[in-house]
Amino acid sequence: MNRTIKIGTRGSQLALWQAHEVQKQLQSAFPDIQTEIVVIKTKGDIILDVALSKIGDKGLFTKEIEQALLNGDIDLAVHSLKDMPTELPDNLILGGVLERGEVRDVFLSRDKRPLSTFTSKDKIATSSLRRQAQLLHYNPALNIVDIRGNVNSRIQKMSDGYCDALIMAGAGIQRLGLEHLITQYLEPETVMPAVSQGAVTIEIREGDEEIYPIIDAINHLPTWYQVMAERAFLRTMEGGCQVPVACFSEVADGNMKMRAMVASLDGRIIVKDVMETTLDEATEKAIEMAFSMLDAGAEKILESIRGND
Ligand SMILES: NCc1[nH]cc(CCC(=O)O)c1CC(=O)O
Repeated sequence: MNRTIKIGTRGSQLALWQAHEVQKQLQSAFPDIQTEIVVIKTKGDIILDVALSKIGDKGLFTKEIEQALLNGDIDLAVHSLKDMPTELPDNLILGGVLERGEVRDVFLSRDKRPLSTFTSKDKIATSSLRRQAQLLHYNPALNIVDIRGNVNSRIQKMSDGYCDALIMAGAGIQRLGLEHLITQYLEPETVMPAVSQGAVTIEIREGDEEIYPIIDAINHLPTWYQVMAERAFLRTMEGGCQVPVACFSEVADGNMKMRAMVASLDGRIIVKDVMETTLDEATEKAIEMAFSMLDAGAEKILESIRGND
């Protein structure tokens, strides 16, 4: 290929880290290929004063980048897969994923006190209904406040006294080299992560025969099986990122174990399930699990949340 492949990304430090990681892997697999990073602003980067759950816009962090991909301004787009709606726009597909990073959420507290010592006097900041619901299930007395902004600005807000603790994705904290700020890793029994958390994906144009094989060559298959099954689960639940749906899957020896949960916003009701499957059947089994959870009460929870808007 004798042209430069343009890699589209948001401009946050985390997004740039992820785009550079894709660039690095492409360059080591195809030393002759030229690549260039193109930074694109999204609505999610511009509107910073409204709670994410209130904007309620799917693809808040992806739409403008996808437009550039469709226009041909870029050749591939790098995203946190967690932020991507389960239905992609026409003519775009996921070309591959990088090996998954840390899947768990982490707890960052100003004076390194663990979650177990927190009371109604402390403020825990998160904009995620999934995190809020599970924290309240763990301890109904906890005081949860909303927060927006990228990882660095949230940490700044905590230092400035806005809150006493933050819950964030461990992957983001590690990628920014901020591991020293982690007070504790939250196990999925306490706070189950979001679908596709910790996975970086590469979105491409459907039928792009030049780019597809290049991306396919760096696709990490065990991660691919995991995230495809997790996204099929989420699609069946019909939950975007702003409903309290969570999933945790582990792959070993060609098999997958998947745990999932749906919670009411106040954390009072939780529906959980677990399944084990071969990788080949993972997506089908994840969909079956979603239907069985919907029957077991998840449908009722999701309906009442949608009715609240
Ligand atoms: N919703 C924002 C977002 N999207 C991806 C990550 C971190 C990286 C990842 O989970 O892949 C984060 C920050 C966070 O949730 O703390």
